[in-house]
Amino acid sequence: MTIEIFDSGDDLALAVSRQLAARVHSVATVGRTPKVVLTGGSIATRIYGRLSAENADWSRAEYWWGDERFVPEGHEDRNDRQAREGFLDRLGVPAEHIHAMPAHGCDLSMAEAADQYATTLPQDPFDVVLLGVGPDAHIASLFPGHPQVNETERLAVEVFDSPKPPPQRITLTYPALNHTKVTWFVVAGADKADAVAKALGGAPIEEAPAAGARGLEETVWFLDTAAASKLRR
Ligand SMILES: O=C(O)[C@H](O)[C@@H](O)[C@H](O)[C@H](O)COP(=O)(O)O
Repeated sequence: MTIEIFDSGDDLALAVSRQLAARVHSVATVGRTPKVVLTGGSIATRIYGRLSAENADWSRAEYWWGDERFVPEGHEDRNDRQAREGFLDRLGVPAEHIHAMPAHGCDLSMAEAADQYATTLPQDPFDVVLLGVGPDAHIASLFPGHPQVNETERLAVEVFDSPKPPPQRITLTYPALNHTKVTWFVVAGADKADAVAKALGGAPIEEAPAAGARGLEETVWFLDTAAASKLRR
């Protein structure tokens, strides 16, 4: 597990964009299709905005989401709209490589939509899962104290009462999020400092316990100094 700390959210976003490009390129170079799980949230917007400046096989990769707001397709709250506008459309990623979660107005219930999305997930592990972190330490739409955190069978589930608006969401569960070779937490802002300290045990950075999923090639915490401010030095 690695912790990288940056002076600002912009520096963090630049670093993540460059490392994501390198990750996608390294996988494509060995003839595989890079499999990327994208996140929503504000730091993601800053990351996506920088990807078009990075040379990588973006259109060879396939993209899923860790969670999505169950609002109509194209709604400004949609995480897939954020990524399409940020880089997917601009870089000509083929539609069949973009695995957006079902939207409100589809002819499925939220539970059916979650189960349908689970069928789109690859058998092989993802190559990288990007995750923002909320002030309450939620990732994707897995909120502390909510039952979805404890799901061990279903790969995607419905959320009706997200504390973070909008309330209705679809989210991957830990079994799905952990099915990856690499997990990158991307966290900026002083409002995340408590969550980061809780996740990393508040231990001194060099002693922080291995956080996140087991059996990973790599878990990296990309933090700005504000989000890292409660980690003991
Ligand atoms: O759909 C969502 O809202 C996100 O997936 C969510 O998990 C987000 O990543 C965190 O809430 C951090 O968001 P910020 O980066 O905006 O703080």
